[in-house]
Amino acid sequence: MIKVKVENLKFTIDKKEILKDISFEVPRGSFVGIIGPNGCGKSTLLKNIYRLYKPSSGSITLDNKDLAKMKDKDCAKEIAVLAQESNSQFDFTVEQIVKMGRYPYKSIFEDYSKSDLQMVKDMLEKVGLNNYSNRNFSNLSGGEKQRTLIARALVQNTDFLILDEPTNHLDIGYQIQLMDLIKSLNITTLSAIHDMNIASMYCDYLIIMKNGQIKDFGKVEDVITSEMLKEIFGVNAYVGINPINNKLQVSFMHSHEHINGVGHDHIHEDGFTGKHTHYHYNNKCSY
Ligand SMILES: Nc1ncnc2c1ncn2[C@@H]1O[C@H](COP(=O)(O)OP(=O)(O)OP(=O)(O)O)[C@@H](O)[C@H]1O
Repeated sequence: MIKVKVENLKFTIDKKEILKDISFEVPRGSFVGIIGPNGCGKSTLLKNIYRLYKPSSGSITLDNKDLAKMKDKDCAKEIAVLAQESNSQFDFTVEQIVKMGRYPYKSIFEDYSKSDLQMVKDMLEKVGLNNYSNRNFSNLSGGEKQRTLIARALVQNTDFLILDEPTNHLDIGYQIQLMDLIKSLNITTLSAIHDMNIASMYCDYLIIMKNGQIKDFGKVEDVITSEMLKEIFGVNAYVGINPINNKLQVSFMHSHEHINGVGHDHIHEDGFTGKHTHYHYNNKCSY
C-alpha cells in the first residue's frame, strides 16, 4: 500500500529549477530517508509535500487524495512536520508550543481538553522535557528547542510524519532516543537525514538526491556504498557491517586515504602530496 506518491514534481523559484522531475513512492508504514549534499533540494522537496511551497508542475497524493486539494486543517490531521529551526515561536512557553500540535482537532473557541493536556505532558516526558513546561522557548538550548518541536509534531497524532534533519542539535544520546521513539510509533515517515549511520540504523528505504534530482531509491543496504558516497558527496568511506545489529556502518576517511595505489610522497587524484601513512586492508594498500 502506498501512503505518498510524488509524480513528475518540478519546482522553480526565481527562474531556478530546484526540483527536476521528481517521482517516488513512500510505502505505508515505512521510514524513508532522503540523503544528499547541502543545497541539493531535500528541504524544498519536503516543503512541496507539506505544502509550504506549491509545485510548479506534477502531483503529490496522500492515500490517493490530491494534496493540493486538501483543506489546511484536514492536512494538519494527516501530516505532522518537524521543519528546520524556525524562530516563529519566540514568545511562547514550551507547553504552549507543544499544545499547538493539538490545534487541528479544536473547533474555533474550543479550549484544550484534559486529555490534550495529558498528551502534552506525556510527550514532554518522552522527549526528556518534563520539567520544562513553563520555560520560555527562546531561552532553550538548540537541542531542547528541537525536542520541544518534536513533541509538538508527535502530539499532532498523524499517520504521516515529515522530518527535516530531526537529529539536528541533538547529542548522540538524544539522537538515538528520538529515533527510537519515532520508529516505535510505526507511522509512515519521510525524513531528510545527514548522518549515514543514523540513516542506516532507522531507514527502510533511502532516496539519494543530487542537484534537484533523484539519483537512486532503494533499501539502505543497496544504496549506501562507498561508490555512492564518493559520487554524491566526493568523500572516501569504508562501508562495513556492524556484526551486532547487521546494519551498515560507514566510516569516513581523509581524502588521501583510499584503496588503490602504493608509495609515499606521490600525487593523489585529489592533489594531496603530504606525508601520510599507508593502511593495509585485505592485502590491498590504502593511504
Ligand atoms: N525560497 C528560496 N528562494 C531561492 N532559492 C531557494 C529558496 N529555497 C531554497 N532555495 C535554493 O534551493 C536549493 C535547495 O535548497 P534546499 O534547502 O532544499 O537544500 P537542502 O538539500 O535541504 O540543503 P541542506 O542540506 O543544506 O539543508 C539551494 O540552492 C537553495 O539556495
